[in-house]
Amino acid sequence: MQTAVETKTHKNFINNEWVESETKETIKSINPANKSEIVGYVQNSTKSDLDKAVQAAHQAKKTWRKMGQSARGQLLFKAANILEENLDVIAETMTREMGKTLPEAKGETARGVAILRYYAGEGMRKEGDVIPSSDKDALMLTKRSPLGVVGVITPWNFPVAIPIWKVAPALVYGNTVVLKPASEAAVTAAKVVECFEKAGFPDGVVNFITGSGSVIGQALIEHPLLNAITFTGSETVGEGVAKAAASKGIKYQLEMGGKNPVIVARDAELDKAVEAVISGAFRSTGQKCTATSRVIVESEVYEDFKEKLVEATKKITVGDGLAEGIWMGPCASESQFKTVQSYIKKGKEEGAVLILGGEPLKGEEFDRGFYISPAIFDDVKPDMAIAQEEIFGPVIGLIKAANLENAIEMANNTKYGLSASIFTSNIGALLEFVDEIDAGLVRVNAESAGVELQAPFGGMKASSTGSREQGEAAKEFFTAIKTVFIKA
Ligand SMILES: NC(=O)C1=CN([C@@H]2O[C@H](COP(=O)(O)OP(=O)(O)OC[C@H]3O[C@@H](n4cnc5c(N)ncnc54)[C@H](OP(=O)(O)O)[C@@H]3O)[C@@H](O)[C@H]2O)C=CC1
Ligand SMILES: O=C(O)CCC(=O)C(=O)O
Repeated sequence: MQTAVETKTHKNFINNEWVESETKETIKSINPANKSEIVGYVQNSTKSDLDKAVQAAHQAKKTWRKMGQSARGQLLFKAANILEENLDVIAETMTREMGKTLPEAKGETARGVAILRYYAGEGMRKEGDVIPSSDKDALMLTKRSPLGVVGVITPWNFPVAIPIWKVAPALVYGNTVVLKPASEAAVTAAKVVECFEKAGFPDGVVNFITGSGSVIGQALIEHPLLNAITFTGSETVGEGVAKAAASKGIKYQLEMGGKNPVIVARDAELDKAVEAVISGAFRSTGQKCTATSRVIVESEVYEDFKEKLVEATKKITVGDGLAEGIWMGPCASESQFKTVQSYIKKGKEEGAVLILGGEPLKGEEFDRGFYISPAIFDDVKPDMAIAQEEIFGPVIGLIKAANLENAIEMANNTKYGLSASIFTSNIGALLEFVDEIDAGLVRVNAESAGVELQAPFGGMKASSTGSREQGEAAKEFFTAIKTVFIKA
């Protein structure tokens, strides 16, 4: 099963140098599949370390902007190639650090390579538009300008893809960055930053600092030299990010939770719907903001669908994500493990019926990790906590709907609006769904998770702040438009 990955202490990367925190203290990162195994150490940094990182990014921003979009893109191509060369080691580190299975980790790392290449290509695309002026002798155009120093705060559930889909567009459009990754997955993030280092970015353009969110993350969002902040994580922290950014008048972007529904209509192909619900709900142990957590089924097919779903879920193999044949890994941390168990308890107390799973797994291999079996609740009512709150674990709530209208109404009845999906063969039903659903990602006959790097990504309501990430949409956040009017 093991292992090309060396256990070492990773430093902060500030002004193109790997440096220790002034505390000389480190934080250990453990394997959720085997909590006695240490994956690596990262720096337990201070506000003063953070200040050096932001100062470095601030000093670098003019030269980086002046280098030009095309040359910046070339450096991203180099970083992509280096990440690709290191794909196996980085993917294995990810599996060991946050538990997702190795095939998923490899897929995510390959996605990181593709994202880098996509934004590298932006280096050769347009920076603005020419707009006709009402003055026939004038030239009027828009020009995109970078924002300056961008703070990037990322979660542990996609430790390669999310940092890259924020950092790559920030860089190509001319910003410098300070990346503060989630502590749970900071070793993996450090290995991604090593690829940027090897690509040869100028001093101070890419900075990386680890430490507790409440100290380093907080100091980053409050730093006076910060020009913008992009964040993915919990709503509670997101709210603080928004307040700090608004009080300084800087641009901010938040991607937070989801409570993503799948509607199974009476005319759905049930086998396809079952396959998609399982993949959407249980891959990555349900720890995706796009994960399926509510399955709203029209009453005519409810019992058939439930039976098929339970039978298919029983086949899921749970274990160490590095082992052959394992389909679902452990929860990423003890705290996630406990949260999932607390929701299982809450669901039962609320009167939902746990018809499968939801048990911590027992036995020698399982006792050393944070393993739980995939859970299905029957008879879930739309107002229960398990139908309203983001669990971020392998838990499905089945909800019965009288008809499509009732299903869409229940699907919309949460504060979130990230992703939503319908299984139907009726074109009228799918068109109604596309129009009426409150979600940033609308999926038909496909699972709720599944993000394509070239398309806009983000949600409605409490899931995001309205801006979109990835694809061309990233340009809107990471640049400011100057309208230029030129007259001879
Ligand atoms: N939308 C999504 O993809 C995600 C949603 N979540 C949701 O959030 C829940 C909790 O997960 P958790 O990891 O604790 O998420 P957090 O929101 O706490 O963490 C996300 C990032 O924010 C940092 N952070 C923490 N506190 C602060 C702060 N005061 N100021 C600035 N940055 C801060 C974290 O650092 P550090 O790791 O050092 O604390 C991490 O880098 C999950 O159960 C899930 O429901 C979580 C992750 C991703
Ligand atoms: O589903 C995906 O690929 C991305 C999901 C995501 O952004 C997240 O869970 O934070």
